[in-house]
Amino acid sequence: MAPLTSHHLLPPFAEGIKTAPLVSVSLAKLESGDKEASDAFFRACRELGFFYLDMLGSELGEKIVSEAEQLNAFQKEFFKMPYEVKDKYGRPHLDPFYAYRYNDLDVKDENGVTVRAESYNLRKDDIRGLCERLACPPMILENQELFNNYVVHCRAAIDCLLEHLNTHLELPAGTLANLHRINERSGDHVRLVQAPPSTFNEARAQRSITVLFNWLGGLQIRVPDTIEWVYVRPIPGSCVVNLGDAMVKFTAGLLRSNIHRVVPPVGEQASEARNSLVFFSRPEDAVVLKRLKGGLIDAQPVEENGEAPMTAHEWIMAKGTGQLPGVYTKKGFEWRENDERLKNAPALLTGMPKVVASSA
Ligand SMILES: O=C(O)CCC(=O)C(=O)O
Ligand SMILES: [Fe+2]
Repeated sequence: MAPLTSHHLLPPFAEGIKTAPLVSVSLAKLESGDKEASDAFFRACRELGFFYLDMLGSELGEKIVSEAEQLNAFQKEFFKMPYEVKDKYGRPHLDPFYAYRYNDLDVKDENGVTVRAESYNLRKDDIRGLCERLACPPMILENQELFNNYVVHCRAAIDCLLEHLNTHLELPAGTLANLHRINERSGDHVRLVQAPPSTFNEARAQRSITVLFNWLGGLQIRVPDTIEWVYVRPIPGSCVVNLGDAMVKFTAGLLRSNIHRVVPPVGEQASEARNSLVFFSRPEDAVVLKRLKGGLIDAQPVEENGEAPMTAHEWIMAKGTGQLPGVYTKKGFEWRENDERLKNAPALLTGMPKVVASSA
């Protein structure tokens, strides 16, 4: 039988580098309500906010692994498209966040063209038909079923995690599930990522729970209470789950979101382009990011920081775009008419959402 994963086709993860001692939690065991697995999971969420979720032995988990492999093969083809084609679907003219994005690197290819680290954020609401669909490359539309299955399955696994968290936090039944309903508008999205061999840094963004598939090393987490960075070794058949800042806010700091970053893979892997596949789950757009009431959270100290609470949607745009170059209205995000970045945007495709183009 063909192996489910493709890690063995790539150079091996470097030996002799310091790796993060992430706990491995079995999805199959969580699904069956295994107490020991559930306790280990909750401990990992409190202590590190990072763990491996072993997908093998779970019907759902193995579907996710197989779809992640298919999406990885897909993204390698996707990023081969010429820059100017991908730019049509880029930010800022398409969307400030759910679009093709890139950073120019200090490297030129054989034709003297500056090489990019690239990503593409595809929102769950587009995939699920919950909003008017943003223009996107035909290749993505042709793989609609795969993207939809991936979203549905990742969400099912995340719902299982939320259920266990809800129980451990002693919250009223369904509290966390009700903040993350798949068919309500939210910032959930699939992110395709590709970095050529080079120096690459990914800033941390805001979320509830992230399901991450890696094929090469390069992901690092910071050891709590130190300044030391350690590598996360990709494990075939497991994804890396990490809790986001929204869970920290909801639980008044009871759960942990750990700082992480991406650096170029080392050793034999250093000469490879690095792809990763991330599913970001976020609270529904309308959810206000503040501490929840009930259970263990009520025993957490109260901290007044004077910040006005934001909704999940406001938060995404503020964080995801760096500096918010527009305003939020009832209609959603609107650009400031004189935003400099609109000047150089490629011609708008028909069918794209209307943005206010700069006339200056
Ligand atoms: O590429 C990775 O391994 C991690 C990506 C990540 O953390 C992110 O996109 O936020
Ligand atoms: Fe991240």
